[in-house]
Amino acid sequence: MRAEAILATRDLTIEFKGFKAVDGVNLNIEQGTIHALIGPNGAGKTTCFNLLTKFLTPTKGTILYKGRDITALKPAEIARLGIVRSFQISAVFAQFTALENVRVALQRRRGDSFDFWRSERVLTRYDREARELLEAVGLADYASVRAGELPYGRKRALEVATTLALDPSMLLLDEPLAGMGHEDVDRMAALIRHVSTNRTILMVEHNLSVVASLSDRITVLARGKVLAEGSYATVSSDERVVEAYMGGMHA
Ligand SMILES: Nc1ncnc2c1ncn2[C@@H]1O[C@H](COP(=O)(O)OP(=O)(O)OP(=O)(O)O)[C@@H](O)[C@H]1O
Repeated sequence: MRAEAILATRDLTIEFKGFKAVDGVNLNIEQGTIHALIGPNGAGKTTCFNLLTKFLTPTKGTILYKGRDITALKPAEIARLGIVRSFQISAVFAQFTALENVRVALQRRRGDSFDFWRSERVLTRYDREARELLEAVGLADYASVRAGELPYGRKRALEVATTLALDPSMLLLDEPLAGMGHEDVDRMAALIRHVSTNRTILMVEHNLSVVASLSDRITVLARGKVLAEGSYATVSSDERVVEAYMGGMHA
């Protein structure tokens, strides 16, 4: 493993009834980088992501976080180590306002009691930090709006805020731009760049122009295996990658 890799896999493999959806994958995610996992449909990206976030158990192989073998740990255990998956784990409470959602997430991190409805006084302790997080994700004006009433893109931004409230050192983003219109895509891309300061980000993403502009390093998967790895310029000029995408990367 390279010294600077924060998350790495060795021979990561998962087999579904004889079919290897992820097949001998070696990843090295370097500390402080934005790393994208891309590949054509069915390449194994989501499966690989689910292995890294412990939603699936590998048939064989190892996952290392800061050199420590975390292959056998559960999702909550890796979250405590600072690896947090956004958009699934950090689903927001629709009935709570944006501010309340971030406050609850802050409480979670501090390990405070969950019976937050009893003590308004305790909650206000978190107000300032919650408002700062809302500000960071561009939701300062939405603090008192219920999460369920936020427009889609803003809701995703709120999910990022609740994830950041856990103060992760590594953020795993599963298709952060999925289902977004132009304006939201631009806003979310800027947000990802913004929150990448002092953090490592791994994202599975289909939007290649955003992947190109955001990522320091890209791993291309195809048929469960690593096809290419490097900068966008490197992987997009790799003939095998072009072939796998049938020219799609240059479209
Ligand atoms: N639980 C499962 N049982 C059997 N096969 C599965 C299972 N999960 C995934 N697969 C198969 O593994 C392959 C990889 O799927 P995966 O969803 O990881 O690809 P992907 O790269 O994320 O694709 P997409 O871009 O379409 O989301 C596919 O052929 C899929 O059918």
